[in-house]
Amino acid sequence: MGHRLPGCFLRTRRRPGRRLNGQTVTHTMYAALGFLAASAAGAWAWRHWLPRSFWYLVGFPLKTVRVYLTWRHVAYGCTLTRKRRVWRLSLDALPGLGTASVVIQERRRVRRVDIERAPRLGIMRPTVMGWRVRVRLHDGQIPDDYVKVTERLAHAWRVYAVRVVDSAPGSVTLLATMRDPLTTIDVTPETGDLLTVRPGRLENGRDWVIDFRTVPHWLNAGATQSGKSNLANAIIKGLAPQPIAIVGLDLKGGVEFTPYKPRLSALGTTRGECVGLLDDLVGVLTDRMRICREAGARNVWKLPDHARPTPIVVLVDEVAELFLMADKSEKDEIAKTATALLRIAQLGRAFAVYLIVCGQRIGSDLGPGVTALRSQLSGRICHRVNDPETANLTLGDMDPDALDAARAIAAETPGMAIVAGQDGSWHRARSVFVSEEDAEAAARQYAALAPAWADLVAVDTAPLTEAA
Ligand SMILES: Nc1ncnc2c1ncn2[C@@H]1O[C@H](COP(=O)(O)OP(=O)(O)OP(=O)(O)O)[C@@H](O)[C@H]1O
Repeated sequence: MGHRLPGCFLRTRRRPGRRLNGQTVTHTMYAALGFLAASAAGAWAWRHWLPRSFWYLVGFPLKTVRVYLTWRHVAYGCTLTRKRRVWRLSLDALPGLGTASVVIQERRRVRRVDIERAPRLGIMRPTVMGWRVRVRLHDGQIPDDYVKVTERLAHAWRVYAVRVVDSAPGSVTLLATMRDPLTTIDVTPETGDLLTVRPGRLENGRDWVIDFRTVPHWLNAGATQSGKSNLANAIIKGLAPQPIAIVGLDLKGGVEFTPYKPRLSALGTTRGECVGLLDDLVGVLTDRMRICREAGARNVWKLPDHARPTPIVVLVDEVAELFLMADKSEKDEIAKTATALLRIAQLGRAFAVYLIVCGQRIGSDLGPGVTALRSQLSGRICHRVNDPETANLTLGDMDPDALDAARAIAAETPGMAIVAGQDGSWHRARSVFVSEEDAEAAARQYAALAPAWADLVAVDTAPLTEAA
């Protein structure tokens, strides 16, 4: 008994202790679960309401770790590795399954072995939608090897898309995007610098910028309902507040551009009117040439501010109508139109006359004038097209991936386009939705900025006197 008492005592002492521990453990578990739930809810809320800071502070660091840790395997899976023979301390190769009597002898020694070496991955730099990273090419690799495996890389990295965006001798830059940034475009076109508009977004999350001083003439092609007019609305809205003249040539009988008339310096709605306006524009160019020649300037941007003529942006809708011939009597008029447009395209950059030519199809079947004009329009915008040939005609001899991307534009995404500048690079882009009412309101609001056509044509000789 004497022995049992202390035991009983001990048991009696231990029991409450265990209960206390059990309660503590339960409390701790509840606290931990509560903490985890609160953290998960907090992370969700952070990601939902402040996605940008969440991406930079949490998402991107986690992705970085994952990409670096898995790069060797990913590169191997994408056939980007190269075999190298290196010296390694290694075991003999183990024999395959054999009889029980086979004795496996492991001998460690330094020997030359083949290993798969992944290309060197540079520093990952975050972007709003993903990251950029430079990869050092192995000997014998070319950027095209990476272009071919972008889809595999996208799957391996669990991202929406990977693109080769840049290449330099010996390296390529990859851009990974986490999700399609073009699903919804909520920016409104801002008025930027003179002759610059931002009609939407590029796939890399940046603003889509149309800068006429860099790329003076644009071809805007696409099937019906693909978003050509919406882009024209966005451009008009962006240009309206700027000190420039806008001219409309609307071969759809004026239905597209008439609502914007208050901000237009001139509007042609029939072929006859358009030919007249194009003649005037060629006259304006000739005047500007003379002004520059007399001032010893190579272009209007070299003239002093007071002598610089007003820049003119000419919007042409349904350009094919300018070239379609109903009978032979129209031949001369069409030839005149083609020559005038071509002259504007050739000389416009230096003398601040810029073209945006819209149409469903601008093929060589419309005549040689169209082919020549198309080659002068260095900026290309290809919306959804009905036939691969139109994509070819619009994007020319660009990267075949650009053509594939243009053909893949879905009908449910109007405003989506492939945009190519003169440097050969291309982007997926989508214009912001600008209703006709919005563009019309902008046209009315800035109507006072529209120089009268007659003044514009006449004023071009005036700076000469002032400059002298
Ligand atoms: N970026 C966009 N976002 C959302 N909707 C758009 C966008 N662009 C165009 N749309 C819608 O798609 C439809 C067709 O657009 P739009 O009129 O610009 O096409 P289009 O190519 O000019 O067609 P058409 O040649 O028949 O005039 C319109 O209802 C327009 O509201």
